[in-house]
Amino acid sequence: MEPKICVIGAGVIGLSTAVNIQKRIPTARVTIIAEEFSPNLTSDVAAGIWEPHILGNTDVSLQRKWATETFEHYAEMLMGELAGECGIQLISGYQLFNEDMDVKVPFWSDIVFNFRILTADDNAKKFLPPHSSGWSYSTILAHPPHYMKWLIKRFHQEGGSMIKMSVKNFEQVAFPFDVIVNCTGLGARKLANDSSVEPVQGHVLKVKAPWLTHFLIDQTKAKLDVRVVMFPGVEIVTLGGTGVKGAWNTTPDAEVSQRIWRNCCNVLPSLKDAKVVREAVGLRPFRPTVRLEMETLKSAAGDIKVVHNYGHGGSGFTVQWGVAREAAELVVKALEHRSHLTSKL
Ligand SMILES: Cc1cc2nc3c(=O)[nH]c(=O)nc-3n(C[C@H](O)[C@H](O)[C@H](O)COP(=O)(O)OP(=O)(O)OC[C@H]3O[C@@H](n4cnc5c(N)ncnc54)[C@H](O)[C@@H]3O)c2cc1C
Repeated sequence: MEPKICVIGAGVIGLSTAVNIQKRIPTARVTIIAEEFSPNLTSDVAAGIWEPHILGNTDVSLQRKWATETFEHYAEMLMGELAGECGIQLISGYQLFNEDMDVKVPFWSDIVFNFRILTADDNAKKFLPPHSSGWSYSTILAHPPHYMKWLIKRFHQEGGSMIKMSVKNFEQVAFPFDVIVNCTGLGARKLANDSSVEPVQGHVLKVKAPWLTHFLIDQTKAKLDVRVVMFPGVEIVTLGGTGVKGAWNTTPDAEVSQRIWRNCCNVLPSLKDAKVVREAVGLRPFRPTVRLEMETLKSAAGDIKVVHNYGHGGSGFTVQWGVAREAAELVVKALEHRSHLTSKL
């Protein structure tokens, strides 16, 4: 019999997980259930740049594996004919620091293209005065509106279906599915009763500035929960931004927008001519460790197999393909476990 799998959540993690389950188990009938769909999600607010942040206490070798697999997936798409449709683009730029920052070569320096350390004698000081050091490299950006659309299209082409619904508990959707996959991001706080998932609020501006072709990450204000960032995507540049732990509000704040605007114009004055298309606030689903594991829940109707895949903080687009592949393997294991139990009966 064809396995029936339910994925809860339609952000980049849920969509990518659903597509990878279809790839790994071609006979599976996959349904996505979500309270909200693109373009109203945190995943739609993201810039979509591949740029790892340390994900709390999650094993760095695991993070490296997920991030590498995701980078390789993007790189393959970049060379293919769908790159334009999927919003995948190669992007070069700079990450800059000042002298009181303790800067170590990042664990991902050998994954991106042309990673190079800039020093005071090199470009960093000449490039932008208060900075003493920096990195230059080329990475890949998956522009969220295009990339999410492509994932949805691919999911439907492979026979997947979608239901709009808020899930109160796993029992509610357990029948008729063999395995449930929980990709609810911040929603896991309630659904999986997991108070360790917390929002890290991110406020950004989406502007039209087609003359901006390089990304810039200015880390010098990072201690104040503000980084000056500029990420040119497809036609739209994301300017940021904030990272406020524990803040739940998703309404843009005019004062914060002004501050982002001023900070970015200070670094790159030509931005004063950019047209603001959208002010947006998203809540990064932060968790001390990413939750990627299988759980068996007991219910009156029998065991419920749940594979959890949530808590990717500010790195969802950086690790999505790698974690989705691993979640698909966990679904295979959960199905084997089930068939083993059924064959025993
Ligand atoms: C300003 C900003 C910029 C960012 N930039 C980047 C970047 O450049 N690169 C990068 O790698 N990452 C970036 N991120 C992080 C990235 O956006 C997140 O890691 C990622 O979007 C998380 O995806 P998700 O699918 O887990 O969550 P979401 O996109 O929030 O999706 C969660 C899904 O679960 C559903 N759901 C929740 N609860 C329930 C329920 N009870 N019942 C049914 N459905 C439910 C929701 O409706 C939704 O469909 C950024 C984040 C922000 C805020």
